[in-house]
Amino acid sequence: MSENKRTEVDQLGEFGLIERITKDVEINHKSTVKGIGDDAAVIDCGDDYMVVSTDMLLEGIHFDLSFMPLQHLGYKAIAVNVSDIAAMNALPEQVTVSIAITNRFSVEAIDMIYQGIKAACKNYNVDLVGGDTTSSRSGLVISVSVTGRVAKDKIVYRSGAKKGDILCLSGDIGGAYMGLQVLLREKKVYESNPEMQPKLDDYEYIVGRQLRPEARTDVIHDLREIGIVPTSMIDVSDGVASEIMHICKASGVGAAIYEQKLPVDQRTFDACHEFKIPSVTPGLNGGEDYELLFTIDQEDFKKVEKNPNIYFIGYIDEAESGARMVTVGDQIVPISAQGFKHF
Ligand SMILES: Nc1ncnc2c1ncn2[C@@H]1O[C@H](COP(=O)(O)OP(=O)(O)OP(=O)(O)O)[C@@H](O)[C@H]1O
Ligand SMILES: Cc1ncc(C[n+]2csc(CCOP(=O)(O)O)c2C)c(N)n1
Ligand SMILES: [Mg+2]
Repeated sequence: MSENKRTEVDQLGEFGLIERITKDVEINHKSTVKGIGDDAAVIDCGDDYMVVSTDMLLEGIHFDLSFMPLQHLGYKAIAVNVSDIAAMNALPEQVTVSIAITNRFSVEAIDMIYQGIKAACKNYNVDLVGGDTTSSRSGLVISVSVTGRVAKDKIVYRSGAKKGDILCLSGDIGGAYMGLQVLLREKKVYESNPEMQPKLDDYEYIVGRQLRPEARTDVIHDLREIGIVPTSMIDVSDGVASEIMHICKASGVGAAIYEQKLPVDQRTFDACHEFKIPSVTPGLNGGEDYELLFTIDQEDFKKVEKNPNIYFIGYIDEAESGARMVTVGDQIVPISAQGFKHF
């Protein structure tokens, strides 16, 4: 009977599936300090920890070549990987890049992707040290693995948040999602009438947030300079709601965020207005902002209080309280993770 059982992947969802396939994975090496479950794995390499992560970008799922310039695609593939390294409070060192290409691509097109990859490697000071090249029957795939390094006493996990900590964000959220909405709308307009040229000039900021995100390694440098080690950290790939829930689950805590304190740029806000989307939605559920969401001890607050680049959005409390948002109208609503649904 059970041999015939068929469970659809969407019954488990992305995180349920990861949990299922990884639950009986054994760790056999002393050097494996942290395996599955964080933004990167942590490996003891002597004096420091090495962190390792991998992320792939697939045509049709993560990008649409009708509006994603190839250089930007190459840049984004590196940036999203470096972002996971930053989320461990580490700085990146090496990447490998694997590509699967269809016969649609010319050598010149692949050159353009690599221009972006190389620009990102230069910007984040990472060495491209290997990869793999293969053909694909259905769309372009770019898969990147990245390593980074951090002093052992500076490693930050999703699991270190504790009651009383302050929840911080490194930048504004929701822009990447609204940029995508604009790009999808302009694509539709173009498809229905190719005479119409896409109007993107007024949306430069949000479209840039979608097409050319940056990993916040600058924040990691700043935190080191100020002398702060966050108690927990994660990068915002899936939306703040989903990431807060990861921190709460991994740390065994609850959290409250204030709607009013969520940093939404005016240009994102304007696009929300135009699309008739509540401005809180893209930030909480949109994703791809690649900002860092982290918690700091209250003791450290005075060191960052006046830092204009860090937004204080809420606090951590006990697990029983769950993750919730205090709305502008002072209502308390539970946070549910409606991040990007792969399945
Ligand atoms: N197929 C898999 N096999 C083994 N481990 C996996 C697999 N997929 C994901 N993981 C691990 O599960 C954890 C959560 O993965 P997830 O992709 O959600 O994190 P992330 O890389 O921070 O997110 P994103 O992909 O949005 O950047 C990570 O530790 C990741 O290495
Ligand atoms: C064409 C197109 N369609 C949809 C999206 C949105 N999108 C894709 S993956 C993802 C979350 C992170 O995924 P992962 O967890 O795999 O890193 C989001 C928000 C996009 N950028 N382009
Ligand atoms: Mg991550």
